[in-house]
Amino acid sequence: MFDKSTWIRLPRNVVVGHGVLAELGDAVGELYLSGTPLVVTSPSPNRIVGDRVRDQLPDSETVVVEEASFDQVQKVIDAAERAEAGYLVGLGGGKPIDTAKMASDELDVGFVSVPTAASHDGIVSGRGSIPEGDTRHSVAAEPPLAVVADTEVIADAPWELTTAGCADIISNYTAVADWKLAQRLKGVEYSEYGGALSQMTAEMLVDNADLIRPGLEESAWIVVKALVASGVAMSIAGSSRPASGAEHLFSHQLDRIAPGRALHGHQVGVGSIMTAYLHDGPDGLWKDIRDALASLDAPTTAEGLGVSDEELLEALTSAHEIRDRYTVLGDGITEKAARDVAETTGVI
Ligand SMILES: NC(=O)C1=CN([C@@H]2O[C@H](COP(=O)(O)OP(=O)(O)OC[C@H]3O[C@@H](n4cnc5c(N)ncnc54)[C@H](OP(=O)(O)O)[C@@H]3O)[C@@H](O)[C@H]2O)C=CC1
Ligand SMILES: O=C(CO)COP(=O)(O)O
Ligand SMILES: [Zn+2]
Repeated sequence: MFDKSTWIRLPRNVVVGHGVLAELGDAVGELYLSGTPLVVTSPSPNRIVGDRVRDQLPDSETVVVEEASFDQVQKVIDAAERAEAGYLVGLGGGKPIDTAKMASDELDVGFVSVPTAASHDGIVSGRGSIPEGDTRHSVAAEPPLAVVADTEVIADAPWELTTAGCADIISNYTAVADWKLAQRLKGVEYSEYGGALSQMTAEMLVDNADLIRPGLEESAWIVVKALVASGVAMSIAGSSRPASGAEHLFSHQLDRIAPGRALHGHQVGVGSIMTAYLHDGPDGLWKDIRDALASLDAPTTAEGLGVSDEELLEALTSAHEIRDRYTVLGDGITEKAARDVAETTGVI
């Protein structure tokens, strides 16, 4: 058996644009998959585009997931076994897509991603995340065989989901800075290609932040392309390092301390403001990150995330405990240092 952990695994067909949902049948047909397609979706995407998807996937079956949990992953596995599913189609935001991704990994069948919201880079990546239990960060999973992202549908999704996707990409700045730091201080393997690609997606988003506006389909297009590139960077690296540093540790810890208050992307965006400051000090990139987030209407403060100052400081001072990933937080920062950075950057 080969050691596939060293392989670069990428989607084969990535179809992004206006009305491309109509091309789903072709994009899947080209993959030579066989067996019953099982559509894994959640209530809103099912209502909005479920029938259009099913029309193109003859004899498909559907399972609706209510939340991202291991129970729901098992529900999908059971439905797939009953239907003798040949492959899974994740239709919706991160909840149904990651549930389908985790179930397809377990079942060892292919998986196709049809995002209806551009809320984070998990919609295209080979990383699976179910925010339950002890492991809040993503784990290795198979990337989708194809991604079909209809910008007409995504542009109609609630605007905050798009701004969360933007913030998840902007946070790549600090993720790459943490990755380089870990290479210098801990000898962590760094990929120049993975790092450069990830950094470029963040730069493009910050440079284009003024063009990203609600109701503009071009905005959805810019964000989805960036999410695809970020997913590719993670595949090149063979880890989430290009897109996940201390700002993600902070967000994962916030998910434990104050679950369900804010979207993943919004949390990592605020984390990124603070960890950029920790990297570069007062004259560094943190203001550019904050201003880009503010111009998108993404949160830049604890209040904007719906968390108290104390909850935010607790997450920042304990974030290093989340996983074995060296970042600018080292083996932890003091409460005073956390308060200083949060106050200086205006986060609290
Ligand atoms: N792999 C990774 O790296 C990561 C994965 N994740 C995963 O993603 C999940 C969160 O993703 P997120 O996208 O925020 O969650 P959801 O899939 O729950 O989507 C967020 C909300 O948007 C709604 N929605 C989706 N598309 C549309 C649309 N086109 N129009 C109107 N409403 C829409 C959903 O409605 P409804 O619920 O009614 O269907 C839901 O209420 C986490 O639980 C985790 O599993 C998170 C971070 C990273
Ligand atoms: O969200 C991610 C990248 O944007 C995945 O990162 P984690 O591995 O920290 O969950
Ligand atoms: Zn993320």
